[in-house]
Amino acid sequence: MAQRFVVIGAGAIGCRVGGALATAGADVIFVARAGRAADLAAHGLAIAGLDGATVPVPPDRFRIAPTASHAARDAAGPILLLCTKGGATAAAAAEAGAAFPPGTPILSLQNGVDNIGRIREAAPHLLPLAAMVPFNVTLDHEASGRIVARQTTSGALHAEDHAVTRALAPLFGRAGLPLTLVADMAPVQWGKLLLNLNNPVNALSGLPLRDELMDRDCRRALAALQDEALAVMKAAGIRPARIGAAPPRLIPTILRLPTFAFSRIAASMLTIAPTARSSMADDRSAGRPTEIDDLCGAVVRLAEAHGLAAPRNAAMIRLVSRHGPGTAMSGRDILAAVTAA
Ligand SMILES: NC(=O)C1=CN([C@@H]2O[C@H](COP(=O)(O)OP(=O)(O)OC[C@H]3O[C@@H](n4cnc5c(N)ncnc54)[C@H](OP(=O)(O)O)[C@@H]3O)[C@@H](O)[C@H]2O)C=CC1
Ligand SMILES: CC(C)(CO)C(=O)C(=O)O
Repeated sequence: MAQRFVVIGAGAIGCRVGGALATAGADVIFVARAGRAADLAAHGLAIAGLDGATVPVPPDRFRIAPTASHAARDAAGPILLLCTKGGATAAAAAEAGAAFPPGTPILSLQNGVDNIGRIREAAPHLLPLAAMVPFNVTLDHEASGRIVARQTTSGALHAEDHAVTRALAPLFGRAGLPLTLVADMAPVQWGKLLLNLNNPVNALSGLPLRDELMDRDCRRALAALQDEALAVMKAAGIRPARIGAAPPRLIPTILRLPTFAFSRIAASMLTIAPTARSSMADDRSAGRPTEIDDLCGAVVRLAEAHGLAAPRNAAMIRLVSRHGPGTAMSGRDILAAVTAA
């Protein structure tokens, strides 16, 4: 019998991962709100990889449910994939907890370091498992109404090593999303968070990721946030894992290089589709709540827990809250605001 998945949150990550699993033969139910549900039902979706090839996932390859409790009526013994933004975790987990039996695994494919704790609190009888998505996904809407979940950067999915994820690994491999299983996800999540400190810089700049990373002042602002986060992690005894090509402690130095040197040394960081933006840029331009508290907020809280301060990350939180959608800041202004703190 096909492995069942209930994808909670049919956004960029939910569609990319759920769509890939459906094409690999899994039984996938998307829990999707009205507008997204209607688009998926009418047109299906498509997933696109780094090679640009687009794989259609027609509507008869998956099911759609308006809520987790509707999905629970249709799906015995599923794995839940939590693909909402961090601010929606508690509500989504509570809904899933009320709908699915004790011990149902719920794999968090979210950024930040707080989602497993939120799931435990909201749904104590589910089995939360941490995962990490290293790559960027954008959602494009074709003129036909079909949604394309486009992976624009590379990297392997990571997940907590557990009997459940071990059993899933071959299916994820067949879906083109090989799972790297690790005993301790905390260093992986903190390593990813270091990279995600670029999300607010990217969102405020109004630029696509590649253009933003080609702006030395934007890179310096990111390096300043990372230096502070690395110092706080060191004080807390956290050794962030290497996620991309460079070890975490070298990244700020590489970011500060002049652009001609950076673009040679960090070529892999710049291998991004030209229009790709961070997930926070999407939220900011749509006027939705951002994950700033999950990212810079986590650094500030970790600092406070160890009797330290993280003024640059705190300044970034204020900056994001003050600058609404439709406003863009230059790299120079972002750098000045972050380093003045
Ligand atoms: N996009 C990316 O490139 C990457 C994202 N991530 C992380 O993955 C997570 C998901 O991000 P992303 O896919 O970009 O987010 P999106 O905003 O694209 O998708 C989230 C979806 O969840 C839906 N949702 C919210 N609450 C519920 C609920 N209770 N039940 C069902 N659906 C719900 C939202 O619907 P609505 O809009 O109606 O609220 C939205 O469609 C985040 O933590 C992000 O940081 C990690 C790596 C890369
Ligand atoms: C992949 C990355 C770092 C940048 O897109 C991301 O996690 C995000 O956009 O949230």
